Amino acid sequence: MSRAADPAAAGRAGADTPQRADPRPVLAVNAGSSSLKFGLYPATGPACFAGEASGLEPGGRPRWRLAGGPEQALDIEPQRTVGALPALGGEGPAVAAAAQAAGAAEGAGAAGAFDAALQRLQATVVDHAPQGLLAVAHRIVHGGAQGDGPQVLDDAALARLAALSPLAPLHQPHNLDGVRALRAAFPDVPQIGCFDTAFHAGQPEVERLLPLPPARTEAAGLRRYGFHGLSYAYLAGELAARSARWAGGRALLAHLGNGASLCAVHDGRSVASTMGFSALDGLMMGTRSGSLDAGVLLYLLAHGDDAASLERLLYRESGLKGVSGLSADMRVLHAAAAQGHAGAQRALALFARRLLREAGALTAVLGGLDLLAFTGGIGEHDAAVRAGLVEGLAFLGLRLDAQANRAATGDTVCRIDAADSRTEIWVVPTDEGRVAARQARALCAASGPDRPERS
Ligand SMILES: Nc1ncnc2c1ncn2[C@@H]1O[C@H](COP(=O)(O)OP(=O)(O)O)[C@@H](O)[C@H]1O
Ligand SMILES: CC(=O)OP(=O)(O)O
Ligand SMILES: [Mg+2]
Repeated sequence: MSRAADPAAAGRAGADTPQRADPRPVLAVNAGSSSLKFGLYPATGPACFAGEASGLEPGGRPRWRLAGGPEQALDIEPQRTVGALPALGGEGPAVAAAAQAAGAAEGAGAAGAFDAALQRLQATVVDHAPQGLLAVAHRIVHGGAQGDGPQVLDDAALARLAALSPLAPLHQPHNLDGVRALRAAFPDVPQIGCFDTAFHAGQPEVERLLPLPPARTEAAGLRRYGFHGLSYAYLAGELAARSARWAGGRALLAHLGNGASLCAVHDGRSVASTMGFSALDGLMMGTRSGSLDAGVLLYLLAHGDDAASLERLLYRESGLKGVSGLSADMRVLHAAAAQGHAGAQRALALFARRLLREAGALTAVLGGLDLLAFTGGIGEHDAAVRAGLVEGLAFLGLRLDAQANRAATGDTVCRIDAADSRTEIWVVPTDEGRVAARQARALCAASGPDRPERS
């Protein structure tokens, strides 16, 4: 078994699994190039603990923080490996040895700082879930054409997903390293992939097409997908529970974080998004360019760049960081712009302009707007970016409650539109891990008393 009973519904999942759920928690993991974000989710409600190991990149400063707690340095003990701790469920030394061997064989992600983070995570999970885990749910950015619902990550699935790495080079290789490492750390627990692309799987065909000859796109699998789907699925659930205008309504969801995208939602379903074939399209981001005239790429290729240098430029050296010449972090840019830093001012202006242009385009696709919602690190915290977009859309009748906007700091769901606004405006702190955990639990439940086979 490799799919949920209703994959599309799992992709849009808006509610936790109700009564008679397996009491064991699900560990949700989001492994990136430099961080390992995690949360332990009971059958209903938010994570009972969540946290992040960061600074795991080569030469980084490894750190560990549980939500609500202080940041600590993460000690690295080079001799210890993932399997050295007792595996959950008390399988003992044999499993530990197998895990150690698997970790060594699979190599990636099982050494140094990442290994230390896993050690710490494993010990924390043992403390918080003495009854063991139901599953480990992995946020995987790209699910490809088959990624329309959660899947057990066996060797075949990992091989298929690894082939998608060039489409999401900042994410996919690290997501899959995380799967291999967690599989070594918890060898008796099903590893389940939950895809950013799944929420968009039902978009109309016209949104999937690229304006290229079908002979070039179809065989090569060139099409648009859309990303940040776990985040959008979370917002869908929160807004459905709070807004009478969600059902049947036209909503623009803005996930503005390090990666940034917009999603047009009609009657709860994704109908268009700014990200497409890769997580490079659409809005300007922390270090990614977003949409770029293809003529620029042709010019650069003809004048000394190659695929590798363009990948570096477009994914890592552009966006807020590249334009400002200073930082990918909005907080740094606001502070610098206020001191007169021209690069920071230019980056903020371009970010806002790109956001407005794309918002206008998706609003046109929707034929109007009933609801606008912000999430992601910038969307949840940056009142100035939110105000800028709402001012730009004022011609549609959007009005902000300035005080509510300033007060919304990403701690809780807030409504920030003024009484005379024609459109509801919300700030919704996202929880991608909760959606991944929910999807993994649904997949386990759909497989009946027999859990999904281990990977
Ligand atoms: N208080 C804040 N004000 C403005 N921007 C913020 C604030 N906190 C975080 N951010 C922005 O959010 C970004 C990270 O977003 P996040 O969604 O956490 O990213 P990731 O994709 O790594 O999960 C930071 O780089 C920064 O630009
Ligand atoms: C898809 C994507 O851009 O993800 P993130 O925002 O986590 O970088
Ligand atoms: Mg993110």
